Parts: sequence; structure tokens; C-alpha cells
Amino acid sequence: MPEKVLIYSRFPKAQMERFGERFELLNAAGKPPNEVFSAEQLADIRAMITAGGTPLRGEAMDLMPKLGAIVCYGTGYDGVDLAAAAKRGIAVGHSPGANAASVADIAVTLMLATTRRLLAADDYVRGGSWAAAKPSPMMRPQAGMLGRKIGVYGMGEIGRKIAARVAAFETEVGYFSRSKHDVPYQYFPTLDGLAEWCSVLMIAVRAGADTNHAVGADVLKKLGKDGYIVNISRGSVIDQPALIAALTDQTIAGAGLDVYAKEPHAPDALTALPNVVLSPHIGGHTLESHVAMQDCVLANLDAFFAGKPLPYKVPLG
Ligand SMILES: NC(=O)C1=CN([C@@H]2O[C@H](COP(=O)(O)OP(=O)(O)OC[C@H]3O[C@@H](n4cnc5c(N)ncnc54)[C@H](OP(=O)(O)O)[C@@H]3O)[C@@H](O)[C@H]2O)C=CC1
Ligand SMILES: O=C(O)C(=O)CO
Repeated sequence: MPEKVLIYSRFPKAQMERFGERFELLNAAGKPPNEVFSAEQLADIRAMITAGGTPLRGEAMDLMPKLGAIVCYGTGYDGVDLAAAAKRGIAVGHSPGANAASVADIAVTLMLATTRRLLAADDYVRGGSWAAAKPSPMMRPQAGMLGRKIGVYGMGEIGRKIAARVAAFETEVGYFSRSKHDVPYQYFPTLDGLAEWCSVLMIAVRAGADTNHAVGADVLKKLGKDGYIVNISRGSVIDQPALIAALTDQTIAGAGLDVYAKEPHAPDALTALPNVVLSPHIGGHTLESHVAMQDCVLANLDAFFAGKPLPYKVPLG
């Protein structure tokens, strides 16, 4: 008999196919599991798959009295109440580094699209303004990448790949992280110091209680009127209303965002702005990163059902 695994978040069917070949899946698809399955069905569940950003509290864990493993599809685990899991003896696993290259690619895409006003340029051509020789502020030359100071906030799996990519554009790269790393970039001991120095701040720090709203009005002011924000981490790292205010009154020049405070919603005040480029949390969404995330999930589930420790346990899980 295949083991039963609960699917907690809403995932596209294709992403769960490989798991369905190995396990009997009970798909709650983002609904509270007890609204979809009976207490009897939930009583057998020993492992579940979730998206790390989906809130998962102790009460939901308690619906499955035999639950022993929470496995996150992706590197994030910010939604999981790790203390509640630890209290119940539940191991928490994730997919470290599995999508880092894809996320770094999106970060660089957002940086270039934002600083070079790619969406306005696209509109200019499609809308016929170029052929009609209509003047546009978009046609004013923008600062390029050559010699630009790029700040990377968080020098982890994704931060390292962002730094390597942007360094190839002949930029100067600096970073702030909890600790100094053995990397060829200038270390800043504070986020304020990094923001003051750089003109593009790439946010790749791990989201959690101690980085919640780390980028607020003060940091944005330090970044300044020629500065750009790129966020591929989580919306929680930025004080979103402060960001919208800074973009509106041009305290900063622009922002490229893949993540938001309350996904899947981007507020009108943000989508109405001309100086932002927005993507719908697709940083890790490439074929190869999905395969790598699935490999991590399967390795975690196989180990758990074999009575072994999870190979990709979260640092505090
Ligand atoms: N947009 C998307 O689709 C995706 C978003 N993400 C998100 O990106 C974030 C980063 O992921 P990843 O690179 O894999 O994570 P890692 O754990 O590999 O790296 C995180 C980095 O953040 C640093 N850090 C953690 N806490 C603090 C703090 N309080 N102050 C300063 N630095 C801190 C770490 O510090 P230190 O240098 O000391 O180790 C480390 O350098 C996660 O929040 C994840 O959820 C991930 C994948 C896809
Ligand atoms: O890996 C993660 O944390 C993600 O957000 C994947 O989309």
C-alpha cells in the first residue's frame, strides 16, 4: 500500500504528478484539510507537502495526529510555524538551493527591465509612438550597468547567484548579510550602509520574523532618488506601503518586484505606478528548478518513510 501524503497548498496538477506515482495523494488544494477530508482520512496522514509561504499553524497540524513530516516544495519555510512543529515532534524539510539559479535570473531580469524602462519602451513601439515620432520621457538616456553599484541584501544560495550575475555586467558589487562570506564583494556591516552606497538594492535575504519590514522608509530614503529596489525574497521583507509612498513621491526611482505583502494581490496603488515592473512570484518557475525541487521533496519523503532524518531539514526544523 502506498503511503498517504497530504497536499496542503494549492499547486498546479503537473507539479504533483511525480509524487502521485509514489504516494497516495490527498489534495486539500489550499483549503483547510478538515473541510475536504474526514477526520478518519486525516488520521492516517504521516507527511504533507506545502508551499513554504503558505501559513501553516499548530491547529492545522493537529488535524493529523500522526503527522511527522512537513515538506516544503521550494526553499522558503516562512509560513510554517516551526516552534509549533518542533513542539509536536514534526520534522520540517525544504528544497535548499533548488531554484536559486532561476530566481537569480528573474532578479537580473527585473533589474534590467526596471532600470532600462523596458515595459515603457515596449509600449512605445507597440503603441505606434516611435513611428509617429512622438516625444517621450522614456527616450531620455538612462544610467546603464557599467560601473554601477549593486547592493545584494542576503548572501545565501540566491544572493550568491545574483552577485555573480550582476558582477558580469562590470558593476561594483557590495552586500550585507548576517555574516561576512568568503566572496569577492565589499561587505557592509549594516543594511543602511549598503543602501546608502548602492544604486540598486537586490533583496535576497531569508524572510522571517527578524527580517520582517527590514526595508522601510529609512532604508528607501538612504537608497535615494536614483535608486532601485528589486525584491525576489518575500513581500514581508519590505514595508509595502512605505515602498509605494517612496515610488509615488520619487524618493526612489523604481522597483522590480516578484513578491508582495499579500499574494496573490498587488494593490492598485502599486500597479498604477509607471516606475515598477511586476511579476507574479515566478522566480523559481522554470522546468529545471521544478525538477530539482521535486527531487528534494522526494528525498525528504523517502527518508522520512524509511525512518531516517530528513536530508534537507530546515535550519531550525
Ligand atoms: N521569488 C521566488 O520565487 C523565490 C523566493 N525565495 C525566497 O528567497 C529568500 C532567500 O532564499 P535563499 O537564498 O534560498 O536562502 P538562504 O537561506 O540560502 O540565504 C539567506 C540569506 O539571508 C541571510 N539572512 C538571514 N537572516 C538575516 C538577517 N536577519 N539579517 C541579515 N541577513 C540575514 C543569510 O545570512 P548568512 O549570510 O549569515 O547565512 C543568508 O545569507 C527566501 O526568503 C525564500 O523564501 C526563494 C525561492 C524562490
Ligand atoms: O522556493 C521558494 O521559497 C519559492 O518561493 C518558490 O516559488
